[in-house]
Amino acid sequence: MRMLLIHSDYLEYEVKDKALKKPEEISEEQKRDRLDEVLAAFISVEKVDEQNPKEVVEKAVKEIEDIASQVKTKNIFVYPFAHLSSELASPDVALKILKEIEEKLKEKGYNVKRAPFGYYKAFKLSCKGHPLAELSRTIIPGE
Ligand SMILES: Nc1ncnc2c1ncn2[C@@H]1O[C@H](COS(=O)(=O)NC(=O)[C@@H](N)CO)[C@@H](O)[C@H]1O
Repeated sequence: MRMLLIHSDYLEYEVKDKALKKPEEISEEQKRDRLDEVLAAFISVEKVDEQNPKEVVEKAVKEIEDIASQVKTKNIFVYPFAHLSSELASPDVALKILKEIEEKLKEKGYNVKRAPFGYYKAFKLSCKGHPLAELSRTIIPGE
């Protein structure tokens, strides 16, 4: 798994077209959304993650929690992003992992939104620009 984490004044998106034949089913409300004072987590789920999804979810949640506490926010945007890796997991596995990351963070008391999976989306992001505002993490099961 590859994650790009951007501490932002806000992140907002608007769904455009389908990027997969069968994207995630979404409600009208999910077609656009916004979160302020947010840690945006752009996540590419990789083929290697299919070896142990549970471990990858746990490690990703831990990394996100760690950074969220450093930048002092409880607002997290989980954003599916297929452009951080050339070895992507299948859409089914990727969506399952992203949903589990969302659920685990919610269970831990974070205010979490997740951008729709399988769509082209317009988005606006306002990176805060402080030294911890742009971070990346790589998670490999078994390591
Ligand atoms: N492994 C993955 N990790 C994260 N997001 C993914 C993954 N696979 C698919 N997606 C989601 O599905 C969308 C399209 O994925 S994609 O791999 O880019 N595929 C395409 O763009 C297809 N149009 C051609 O393959 C991505 O924008 C993302 O929302």
